Amino acid sequence: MDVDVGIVAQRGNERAQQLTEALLDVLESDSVAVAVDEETGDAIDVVSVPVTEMADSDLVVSIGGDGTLLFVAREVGSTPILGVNLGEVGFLNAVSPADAVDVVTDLVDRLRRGDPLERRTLERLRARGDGWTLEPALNEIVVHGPRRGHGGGATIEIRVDGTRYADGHADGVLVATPTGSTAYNLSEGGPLVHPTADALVVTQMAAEDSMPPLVVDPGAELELAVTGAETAYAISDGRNRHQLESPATVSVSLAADPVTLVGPRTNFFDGLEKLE
Ligand SMILES: NC(=O)c1ccc[n+]([C@@H]2O[C@H](COP(=O)([O-])OP(=O)(O)OC[C@H]3O[C@@H](n4cnc5c(N)ncnc54)[C@H](O)[C@@H]3O)[C@@H](O)[C@H]2O)c1
Ligand SMILES: Nc1ncnc2c1ncn2[C@@H]1O[C@H](COP(=O)(O)OP(=O)(O)OP(=O)(O)O)[C@@H](O)[C@H]1O
Repeated sequence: MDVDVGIVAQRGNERAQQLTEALLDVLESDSVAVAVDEETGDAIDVVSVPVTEMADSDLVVSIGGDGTLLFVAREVGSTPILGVNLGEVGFLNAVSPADAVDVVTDLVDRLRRGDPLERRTLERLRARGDGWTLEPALNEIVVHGPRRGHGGGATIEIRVDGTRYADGHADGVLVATPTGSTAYNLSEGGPLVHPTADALVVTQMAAEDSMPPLVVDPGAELELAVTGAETAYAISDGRNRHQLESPATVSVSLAADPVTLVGPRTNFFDGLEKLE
């Protein structure tokens, strides 16, 4: 079958741009249709497309750090993504730049032959309120007061399937997926979730009278009810935010469209060493 590949390289990163050129050379000489993101296309002077249009590709290669992969996932939804690590942490990106050409050509050969790719499905979270919805989060949904730190939090009641778990003043509360358990959740004292476990984590951020982080079933209906703050925010993966007028209730549940990763897996326990 014909194979379409999208490549997104971290903005302004010359190594990512050079790797894009190397992939373009190999793939185009093998008659593979390749689309490059607009920022990278301008930098290396090739034709480009908006990243959203790569949602129709068979494979999207994300070259950069975790932030770049989160960005690609936001734009292409459930389209298969391969993460190549050029970031400082790169927890979500399993492939080293040196292996990228081999791994991509192997995946393209399999797609051509119609062989199924091994896919890993990463659940996402959807936050919604009265008349608004955030983009799905691969890491976490955060609800926090006007700012972090002294004088900045809010009173946030946490409800699980309609029943109150915790209530009180905190900088904020976050709901993390297993993927996001190693990110903001970990800095706020939440537990690591092994990638094969089906669970969500609810963690208070600097609460005055704290309750332990709570692990819930992924099917749980979570509500974060905000009072006692002039303004507050609901934020998806640190980038997509909605301003709340207190009192406000944010509902968090699994999104319908998970992210699909392909290619080699990262070793979760080895990856933890990068976080220190
Ligand atoms: N105090 C904190 O730990 C803190 C604060 C703000 C945001 N964040 C995280 O940053 C994410 C947004 O990423 P960004 O790159 O756009 O912003 P960013 O550049 O500020 O990234 C923050 C750091 O989080 C790391 N990271 C992101 N996702 C990860 C994951 N699943 N596991 C391990 N490390 C991960 C990144 O590599 C980077 O080092 C948010 O979803 C949130 O989890 C963390
Ligand atoms: N090709 C691109 N086109 C448009 N925006 C991009 C592109 N690459 C990166 N970005 C923007 O930059 C953000 C992520 O890059 P960021 O500088 O945070 O680096 P990173 O991938 O997390 O790597 P590092 O680990 O080195 O910080 C994305 O959320 C997105 O907004």
